[in-house]
Amino acid sequence: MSLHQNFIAGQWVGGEAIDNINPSNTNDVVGQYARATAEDAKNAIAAAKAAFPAWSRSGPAQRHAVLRKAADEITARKEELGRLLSREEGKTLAEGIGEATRAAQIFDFFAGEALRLTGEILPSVRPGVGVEITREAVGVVGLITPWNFPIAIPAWKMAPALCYGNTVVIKPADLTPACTWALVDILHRAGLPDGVLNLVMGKGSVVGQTILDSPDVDAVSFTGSVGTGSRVAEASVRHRRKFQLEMGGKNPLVVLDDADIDVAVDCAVNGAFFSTGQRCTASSRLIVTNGIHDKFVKAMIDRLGKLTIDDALKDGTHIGPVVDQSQLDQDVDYIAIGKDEGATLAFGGERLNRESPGFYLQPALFTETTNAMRINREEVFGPVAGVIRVKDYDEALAVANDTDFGLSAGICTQSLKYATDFKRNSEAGMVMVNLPTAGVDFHVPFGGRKGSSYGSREQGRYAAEFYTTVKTAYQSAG
Ligand SMILES: NC(=O)C1=CN([C@@H]2O[C@H](COP(=O)(O)OP(=O)(O)OC[C@H]3O[C@@H](n4cnc5c(N)ncnc54)[C@H](OP(=O)(O)O)[C@@H]3O)[C@@H](O)[C@H]2O)C=CC1
Ligand SMILES: O=C(O)CCC(=O)C(=O)O
Repeated sequence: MSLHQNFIAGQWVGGEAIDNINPSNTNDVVGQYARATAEDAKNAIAAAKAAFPAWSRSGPAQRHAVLRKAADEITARKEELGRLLSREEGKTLAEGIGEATRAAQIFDFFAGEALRLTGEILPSVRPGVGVEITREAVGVVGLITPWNFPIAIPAWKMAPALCYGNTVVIKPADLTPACTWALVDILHRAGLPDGVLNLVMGKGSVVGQTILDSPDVDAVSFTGSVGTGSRVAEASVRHRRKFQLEMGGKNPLVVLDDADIDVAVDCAVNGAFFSTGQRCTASSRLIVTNGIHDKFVKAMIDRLGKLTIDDALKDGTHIGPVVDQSQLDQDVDYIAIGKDEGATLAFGGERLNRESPGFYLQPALFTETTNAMRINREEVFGPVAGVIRVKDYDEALAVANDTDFGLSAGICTQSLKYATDFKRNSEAGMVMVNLPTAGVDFHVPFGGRKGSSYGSREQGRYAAEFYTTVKTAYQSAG
């Protein structure tokens, strides 16, 4: 089996070979990937620093051409890349191909943005003086990404970073390096100059920490856990660098008495359990008003009973495995915690055996939960959701907002009044009406409030805020 190497200063560089294991079938090795050392990470940062002056001055046409070519290749290979993704992460093949398609769309979008760089010209308050406001690249950016969206998240960080003229050191999650490796290979062949994009795979505690500790990294964009996000923040403040954090969620889906029951169940099943619940936008709190509560729970149990949990690559699978043993242990622990707290396990929560050895878990639906329970306050990051019974819309909104997080929030209702009020008063960065809390567009801002996010938004035109720095230039006519 050939070794997928790190990519530093335009060269493929070896390292300790690590097996990338398929969570649907632990006998299946997806490939061998080289674990970088701290020294490799330092070399990658030095290469990115050396490449910055030329790349930051490269024209829009060059950046457009590279990003456009990458988008075309990802589109042409979306089935293959989607399969690779599903094999290394465990989301279903449809979800994997969907995510690969999304990565192509992101590169396509930022290829266009490279041609749309703008500034402003203003008259100064002083006669005879002009003012120009422009955006410039920030410098070397460190991108630290998680395992749950192994192609979309690296894409939505790399594409804007490169589009606006930054050079990049990317460290994907140790569990899922294959998709980022494929993207880096594609971008390299699409014509990026040496050193502009560097890949260092390996452990966060070694490679990620080296990025955080380097004075030569000018900005860090991170997606992952709250704990690691705090480390990124502390190190970045120490180095007075820009940083951006996307962390957890405890996203509410409110279901009101007047909701269309089929829409509500679709939203809840998709939002809570698809992608094995491993989404920071997952609806883990289902807040349901009294009048529809029992009907909703019955319909949920009925629907969950019809779902197939199996190998991510098999036809007909609705939910693939959990990503690895340690995440499975965390999910199972939280299911035990929910029971201990007095919640009723209305469906699932059992470990499942399938033809191939994998980390299979039945979706778990708790009822009779309170918003104070740990299962409703802490991010489980698995196929586990709790139903919270409330008396009316006002209580539903209060419970929805009573959380340390604020990424995504949804409501199912046919009432324009309540939908409008929820959009206005929900303390979340993204609000969904009659749609799942998870599953977002690629061309509009993504991010949250409170403990979920820090810094400016990712994606769409709003990404420019993070990946550029503003310059105000004054010039006298004299
Ligand atoms: N908001 C989200 O999208 C995500 C949230 N999570 C939450 O986090 C929990 C744990 O998942 P986990 O993957 O361990 O999350 P982490 O926050 O540990 O991982 C995210 C990324 O940060 C890296 N990292 C870890 N330690 C450091 C460090 N000291 N310095 C720099 N980078 C570091 C990881 O490296 P590596 O893992 O390769 O060692 C990975 O690339 C999940 O159960 C879930 O609750 C997880 C993933 C995504
Ligand atoms: O819901 C989505 O489409 C994106 C979610 C996400 O980025 C995440 O869970 O990390």
